[in-house]
This record gives sequence, structure tokens and C-alpha cells, in this order.
Amino acid sequence: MQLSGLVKRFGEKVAVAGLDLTVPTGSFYGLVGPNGAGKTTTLSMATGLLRPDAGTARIHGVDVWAQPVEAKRLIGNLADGVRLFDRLTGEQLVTYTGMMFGLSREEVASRTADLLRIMDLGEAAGTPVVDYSAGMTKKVALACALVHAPRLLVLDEPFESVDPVSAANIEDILRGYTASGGTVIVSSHSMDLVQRMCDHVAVIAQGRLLASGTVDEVRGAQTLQDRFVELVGGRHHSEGPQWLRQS
Ligand SMILES: Nc1ncnc2c1ncn2[C@@H]1O[C@H](COP(=O)(O)OP(=O)(O)OP(=O)(O)O)[C@@H](O)[C@H]1O
Repeated sequence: MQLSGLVKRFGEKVAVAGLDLTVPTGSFYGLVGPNGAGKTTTLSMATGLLRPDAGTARIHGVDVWAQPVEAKRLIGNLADGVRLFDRLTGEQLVTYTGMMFGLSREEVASRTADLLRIMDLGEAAGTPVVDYSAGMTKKVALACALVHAPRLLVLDEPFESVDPVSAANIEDILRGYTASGGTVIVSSHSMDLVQRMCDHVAVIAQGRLLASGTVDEVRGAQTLQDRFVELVGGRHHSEGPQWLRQS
């Protein structure tokens, strides 16, 4: 994936200020930054959900905004805060998504069964998604992102609310996916997760790229957490306000 000169303004606010980023095929790429850094806005522009004010996004050479249908076939997207058709059951929702991508009924049925099993949603397959917990909703959304076997997976905070066993299962699936040539971009606030899973990382703040490269290049001799705080700043070495102390 290649992002060139991406810009997005919301009124006076510049959310993304001319961002260039190249994500190599087969990489597991972490996107990190403080709250409000522009991660979700960047990923939304990169996946065809939010039109950039300037710049381009290309996936395997396909321009996301000039050739949206071709681009969307290549992308599996787990977006932050996007509403699902949650009156459908988990099984119906994954089936519907697969059929939207033009898969045959038999193929969709078999992939849906595989994905629900992997996500540990087998028992909840017939339950409306509106009745799912936050973690179950995240998992069914991830199943929807995977059903058409995309070449690029874009995951905004995929492990938020997901229990540790499910997270470990999902991590295994994602590792297998990149090992077979798939590319994953994951935005996360968990430096441990990025250090453990990602081979590359980009740090953004105030809509700008502060550092990018392999995880080892970006962190140098420090932990990723320390390097992140050094790059981004804003750490308050204080025990909090006096009125909050108990004695
Ligand atoms: N629809 C919108 N309208 C107005 N401002 C927006 C909109 N979406 C995002 N912003 C602003 O753009 C900036 C970047 O937001 P964004 O959601 O991309 O950050 P983020 O890095 O994903 O943050 P977080 O880690 O908190 O999820 C923020 O200042 C936010 O308030």
C-alpha cells in the first residue's frame, strides 16, 4: 500500500497533514500515535471510506479513489465505529458480506463456517449481532473483513475488548495470513502488541509521520514504548493533583 501526500481537514482542524507511507507486501505493519493523531482518518482515506482533500492511496497499484471497486476487492477492513447490519445473525452477516463480494453460495457457506469456528462464535452463529458483546461484535466484524480473502487487511484496534484466548487465535490467523503473502496494517495503542506482532511500525502525531521503518529501526536500543513517548512527548511526571491524594 502506498499513501502519498494524504491530507484531510475538518473545518479548521487539519487531521492528516500530507502523509506519505509505504507498506511493503507481506508485512505486518503497526500504526501508532496518541489519541487524535489521525490514525483512523488515515486508514479511512486509505480504504475508500473517507475522501482525501489531497493525495492518493494505492493498493497493489490500484488507486483507491479512481478505481474503488477494484481496490475494495483487495481490501479487508475492520474499521473503528462503523455500524454493522446488526439485526442479522452472525452467520447471516458474514454470509451477506461474502455474497456482496460475488462468492458462490457454497463457497460462502464453507468460509462462513470456518470463520465462525475460528472466532469461537459457533454457538452464537444464530444470535442477532445486536445481542453480541463488544468482543463478539469485533470478532464477527473481523470475520466479515476476511471472508473474501483480501490481499490487504486493515484493522483499526482489532483486539480492543477481545478476550485473551480469542486474541491469541486471531494473532495465529493473522501470522499465517502474512506468512502466505497477505499484508496487515493494524492501528493499536498497545506497544506490547506492536512489538510482538509487527515487523514494521509508523508513528504519527498531529497528522504527520514522525518515524517509520522496521520495528527495530524505529525503536533503536529502547523499548517501543519509551521510543514512542520520546517521539510524541507529553509525558507528565506527576502524581496527580493534590485534591486527589488520599492523605
Ligand atoms: N468527522 C470528524 N469531524 C471533525 N473532526 C474530526 C472528525 N474525525 C476526526 N476528527 C478529528 O481529527 C483528528 C484525528 O482523529 P482520528 O480519529 O483520526 O485520530 P486517531 O489517531 O484515530 O485517535 P484515537 O487513537 O483517539 O482513536 C482529531 O482531532 C479528531 O477530533
